[in-house]
Amino acid sequence: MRFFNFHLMATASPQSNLHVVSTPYFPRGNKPLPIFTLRSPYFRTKRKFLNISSTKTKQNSFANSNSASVDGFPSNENEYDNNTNPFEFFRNLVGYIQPALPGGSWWNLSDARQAANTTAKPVTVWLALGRMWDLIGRDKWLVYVAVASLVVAAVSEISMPSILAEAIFSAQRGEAMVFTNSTRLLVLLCVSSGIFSGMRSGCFSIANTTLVNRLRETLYSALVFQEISFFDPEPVGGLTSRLGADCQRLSNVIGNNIHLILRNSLQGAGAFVNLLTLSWPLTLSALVICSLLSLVFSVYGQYQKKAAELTQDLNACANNVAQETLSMMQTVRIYGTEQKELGRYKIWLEKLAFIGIRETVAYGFWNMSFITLYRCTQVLAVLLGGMSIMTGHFSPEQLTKYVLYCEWLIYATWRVVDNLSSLLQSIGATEKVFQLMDLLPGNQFLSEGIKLQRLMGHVQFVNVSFQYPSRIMVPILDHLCLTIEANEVVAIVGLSGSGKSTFVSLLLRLYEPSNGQIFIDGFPLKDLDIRWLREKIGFVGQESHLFRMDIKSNIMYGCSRDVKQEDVEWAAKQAYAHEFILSLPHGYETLVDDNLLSGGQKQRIAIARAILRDPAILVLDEATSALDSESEHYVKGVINAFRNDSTTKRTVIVIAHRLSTIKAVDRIVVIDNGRIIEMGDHAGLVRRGGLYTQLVKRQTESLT
Ligand SMILES: Nc1ncnc2c1ncn2[C@@H]1O[C@H](COP(=O)(O)OP(=O)(O)OP(=O)(O)O)[C@@H](O)[C@H]1O
Repeated sequence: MRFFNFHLMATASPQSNLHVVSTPYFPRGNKPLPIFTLRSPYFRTKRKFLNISSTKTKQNSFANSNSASVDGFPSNENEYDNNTNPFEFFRNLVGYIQPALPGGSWWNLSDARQAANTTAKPVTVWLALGRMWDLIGRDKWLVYVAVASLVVAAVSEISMPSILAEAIFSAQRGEAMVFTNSTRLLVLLCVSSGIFSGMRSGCFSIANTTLVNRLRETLYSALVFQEISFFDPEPVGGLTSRLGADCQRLSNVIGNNIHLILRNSLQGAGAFVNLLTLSWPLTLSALVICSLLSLVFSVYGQYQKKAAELTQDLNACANNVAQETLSMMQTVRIYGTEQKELGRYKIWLEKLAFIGIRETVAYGFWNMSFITLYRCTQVLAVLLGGMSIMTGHFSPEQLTKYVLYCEWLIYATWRVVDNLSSLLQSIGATEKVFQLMDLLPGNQFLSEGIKLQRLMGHVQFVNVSFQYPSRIMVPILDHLCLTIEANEVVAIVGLSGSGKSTFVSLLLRLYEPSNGQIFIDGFPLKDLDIRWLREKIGFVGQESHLFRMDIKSNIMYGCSRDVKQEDVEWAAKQAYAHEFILSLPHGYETLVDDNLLSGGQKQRIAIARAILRDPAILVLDEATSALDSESEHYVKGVINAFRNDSTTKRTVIVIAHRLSTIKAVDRIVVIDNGRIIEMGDHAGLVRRGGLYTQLVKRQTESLT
């Protein structure tokens, strides 16, 4: 256990006694806290304590690594012998224990808070409950039925102790009539409490499942409609953790917490009324204990809430590391970084343990307070009740009822506060969930833009500048002006990082330009209906990804028009994917995912997907990079077909590093540092002797 590096030392001789000294491991800045059992004479204990602690302090480079002493204790043994004041020793001892006392630095969670980088605004219980109530929506009836059943079951249960005592004492007195009626009533109460408890649990569980589903659905729909820039700094693992663990945590709220709080509140109130009818001074004594319990809880509950919120955030961070590592397992294996990745994951696990230990110790304190107070009630009840019997103010039957109801009251108080604590934890866990759910969809989804009758494919960038929101100080495109005519085949080339893919991202409106305007067929891009426009653009990205579905569905992915098997096969033939698809075990029905096909095969499927849409604008962003030379040759054929065949003519924008692919295009645009520096056809640009010539030379040299 990292937080408590217990350091034990025992001397064998019976006279020497056992010294047990523990030096807990403390995070940055916190004082080490020695906890020890002392059975030896004062000085010997102190010396051993110091020796042991100082060694450990050095070993673990704790707070004061340069000294052989621990804060407040002299390092030199002579000093000990001179300093024989036991009060001084105890003062120092208290100084060590103090951090672990309520409010001490040991309980401070700010280290972990910093690591988790929590930004969510706190959510109050009422606000969270209100949101959940809204989410249950049309299924509120389930909650009504559950609450009604809960009331009947709780009243049945709380009536039983009184009738039970009545039955026992009527039997003792030989009152057969009263006894029969009481037992009949008991049977009735047993049946009704059983039936209604079942209904209560069932309805609350269904309401809970419904709530968690809606929560996930709402959160997911909030996420998928965010601008692409939202996802740049937001790690995927963190988001999936919000969708999974955080939403699941809420299942406690309705499924457990709320119903147990309601049920026990009712039972506690019932017990309280019954107690009042028996004796109000005795009831007051029970109430004092309940108030003490509530007081302890209010401190503990707040701490638990903070800890739960942090646990969720740290879980998200751990999840993020795991997701990253597992999705890049090949890279990890090739570079042999398994241990390093394990270390990265362990950092978060240790932070989770840091919180977990404090949560558990806090729970221990809370439980200790509860059990002590609970037992006190019983003792107090017997003591006060017994005295009342002796003075003739109370009958044994009343005392029995009193003891039973006292137990109910204190038990109900415990369940209420315990579930309230769990409720606070769940609410703490949902703060980030609610924050994400409140995100408005990206601007482009909020308004319906113009849908043209037909898209010609004329593209114009006017003075477009752009920086990525995550790197606002780095200009990527700089006052870029470019007009691409309808049906023109244009290639964009340039050095790596010059802004070619960014150009395409702006055309697809994945990001908005910081300056200037983009026009499509003469209409500002931001005035057009973006979904409609994207349907008219075929895009093949640098890395092609496949969804876990069959090949046919992958090719048809996102295609809004009605397509038949022949259309799918035609598109696959155009992309030279038909042959290899037929060689797969189930042809077009073969189930694939991102890992089952080669890079070139995935890219050919992506090209088929783009072609099937019959797009007015086809964008190939380095689509040939993962293709073999033969396929590349055929894809060049596809580009040429689009260029030359009047029936399939369309605007084609190719971003290619392999300059051989683009020799035959209408125009080549050379970009450098976000600016257009050259433009023309292959022969003209080569004659110019600029950057394009250099690029061609480099490629020719690398091939020879
Ligand atoms: N999402 C992003 N957030 C921040 N910066 C980015 C992002 N995507 C790209 N960049 C930066 O923008 C610059 C241009 O990138 P871009 O992908 O457009 O270049 P490119 O010319 O397509 O390069 P390559 O030929 O290597 O694909 C690079 O410096 C890159 O680091």
